[in-house]
Amino acid sequence: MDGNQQSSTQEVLVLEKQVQELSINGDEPPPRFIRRDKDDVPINTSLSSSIPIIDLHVLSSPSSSSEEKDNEMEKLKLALSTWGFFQAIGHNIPSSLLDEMQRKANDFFDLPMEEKKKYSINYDGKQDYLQGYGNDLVVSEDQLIDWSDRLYLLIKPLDQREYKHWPDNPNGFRKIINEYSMKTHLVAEIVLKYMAKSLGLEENYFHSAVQENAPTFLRFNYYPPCSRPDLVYGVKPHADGGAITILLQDKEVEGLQILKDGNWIKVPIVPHALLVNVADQVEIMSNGVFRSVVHRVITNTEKPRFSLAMFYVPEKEIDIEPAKDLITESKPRLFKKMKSEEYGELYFQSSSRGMRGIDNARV
Ligand SMILES: O=C(O)CCC(=O)C(=O)O
Ligand SMILES: [Fe+2]
Repeated sequence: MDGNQQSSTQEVLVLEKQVQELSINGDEPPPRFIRRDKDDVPINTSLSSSIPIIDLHVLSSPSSSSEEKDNEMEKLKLALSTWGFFQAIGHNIPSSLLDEMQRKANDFFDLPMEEKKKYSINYDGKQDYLQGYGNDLVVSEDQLIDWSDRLYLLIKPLDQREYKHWPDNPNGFRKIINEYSMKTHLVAEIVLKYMAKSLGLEENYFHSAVQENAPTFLRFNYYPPCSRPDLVYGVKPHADGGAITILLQDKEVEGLQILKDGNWIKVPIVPHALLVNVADQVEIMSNGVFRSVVHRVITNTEKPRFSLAMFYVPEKEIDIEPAKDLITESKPRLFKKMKSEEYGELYFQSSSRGMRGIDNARV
């Protein structure tokens, strides 16, 4: 589950081992990790460099001219309506903080297993969102499991944080998670504001994803090397279920691919950029103008890969439906209206049956 990690209504199965333990002596991946799809979609390497880069500083700085802003906003709209993804630069988060975040996360995953397990998820079904150290969320015996270990944390609402799952080893890890979360929150606010403006909507139109009680969910993904990367997924093909996602990619190791026009496109590493993508609920609210695009992660034989996804989800009680101004005679309403929480449930139920939630939200 991605961006809507509800576990309350679903029984969760616990795996005996972390993927990191399976990866140690280079054995073949166990059957539960083996891909069963045909995977006949080609990988297109020439388009990678076309993934748009948007300068958030141009959008938000008082010193940019209105022409510069309008140009950047057009680029943003085009990026999100054709790719669903962009690389954000000029985001104002110091490179040193991003580097430190990656270093600390790697230090955490390098700790001895007994130490990491102090922060294990309690799979007791009592919490709405997974929190703690664990695996892919496993809900059935025949589910394909991702080749990754994870640390899940709920960042917002503040009163639902469970600090017992926030590692304080390595030293300063908690503090930096907090700092990074506050800074990416500001990035999310800017991005959502200019996304709305670029569509001619009121600038707060997507604001429900960053307001006080809106869930923000963080996930560290750690992909151990795999002896047979052709047989497994680091993350199986999926689209995110919230409003938007902000991703910090590994500085050195690629792995993310996005589906565009029938090809998998490798996402390149742009040093110190943040990768932003549209998730399903914004696709619904934009009546399909902005696209929540399917993506996946492929592992490799040699190097572990790290990523940090921050999922911004609209507040539970908000109605999610296409903006009235984006429904026209030539572009009729594409999606039903439902509460964000209901969409979360639909997303979860659909994903666990191998379907996309958004396809079950169409009128
Ligand atoms: O690791 C990545 O690059 C992407 C991870 C992802 O898609 C997710 O966590 O939803
Ligand atoms: Fe994702």
